[in-house]
Amino acid sequence: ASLMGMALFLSCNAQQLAPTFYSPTCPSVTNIIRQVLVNASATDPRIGASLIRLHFHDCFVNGCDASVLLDNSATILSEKQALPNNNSLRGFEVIDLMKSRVEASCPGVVSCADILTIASEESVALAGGPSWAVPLGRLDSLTANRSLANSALPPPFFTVPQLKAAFAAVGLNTTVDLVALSGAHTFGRAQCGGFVDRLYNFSGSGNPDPTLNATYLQTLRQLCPRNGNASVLANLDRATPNAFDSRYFSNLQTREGLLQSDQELFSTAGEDTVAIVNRFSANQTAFFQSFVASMIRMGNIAPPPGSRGEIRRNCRVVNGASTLITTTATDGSESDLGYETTPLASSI
Ligand code: HEM
Ligand SMILES: [Ca+2]
Repeated sequence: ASLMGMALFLSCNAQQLAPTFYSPTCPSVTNIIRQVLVNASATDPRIGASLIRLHFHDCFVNGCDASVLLDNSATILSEKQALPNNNSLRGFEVIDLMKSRVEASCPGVVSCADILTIASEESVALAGGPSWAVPLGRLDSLTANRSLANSALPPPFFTVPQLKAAFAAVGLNTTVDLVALSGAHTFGRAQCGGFVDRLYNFSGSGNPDPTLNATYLQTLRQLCPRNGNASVLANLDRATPNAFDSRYFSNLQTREGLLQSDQELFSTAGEDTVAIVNRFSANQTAFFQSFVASMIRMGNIAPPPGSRGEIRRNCRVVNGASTLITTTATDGSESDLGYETTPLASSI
């Protein structure tokens, strides 16, 4: 392929996602991922929630390109160590296992970014939520961006206008996408450190968050004492902590949302998010339909124009010089699969 052809392929990548992308090259990819997920869930019922959060934290930082999976190296300042991620993101070993099983069946064709996306859908389905055909064909990044991870990922104390700004910044809808995707907090856990201010000293007031249900406040204070261990875990959905359902939204109506960013979707007077919370609480089918559409929109967030990508062999590291030599040797120029040619490779 010509260099011009490759540039077109890469810059149009996001628009070419298709559920059938791997049908010719890796038809069993979803089954392989599901099997690893089911096995991991048997000993770790939280893993599905952790995997969908990885996908979210991937997509909000320069698009869904598995940048979140890269480890620190001489050239990579990892996103893993960004504030919203450090000591919080989990599931990397399960992604590694999915990748190695996929590589064993279909070497070199499935991106880590697509594995994260499929794992998210399978996690939702396994927990009782909807299943859907996942658009595929992403490439893995050659870089990570820690400072963008620090600024683009919304913290749990954000207000609705701040949450809306964070969603708008990545091109998502600030009402339906915000509320539907927040519904992922229907499962998984959060550490006391992320909400303890609500229990004792909300916004520096010296008092608890007035939107917090009084009984729930007492429960949470027992779990998270003042100056206690900030890494103790609470269920994001106190009603059905491991099930993907609409209880998250009815919790908000009874002022039992765990994070400030959850509760404010319902408790901020005059915001258009309130009506959506009420609709999803009353109609789980409506929630599921919107959730699927919003997940597909989030999964479509593309890397910046001109970004180059590759199919990583190991989700934690870019392929590097050995792959570059191979792909350069094939046709004497750059590969038409989108592999990078670095200055290092050109000098070799
Ligand atoms: C709207 C803005 C959001 C904020 C402020 C937010 C914040 C958080 C925080 C603080 C935690 C707990 C982390 C910890 O204590 O270690 C968490 C967990 C989680 N988040 Fe979000 N989140 C948001 C949106 C989303 C979205 C869009 C998704 C997925 C579509 C998502 C899925 C999850 C899941 C499943 C967990 C539990 C993970 C686990 O148990 O390992 N969140 N989130
Ligand atoms: Ca639930």
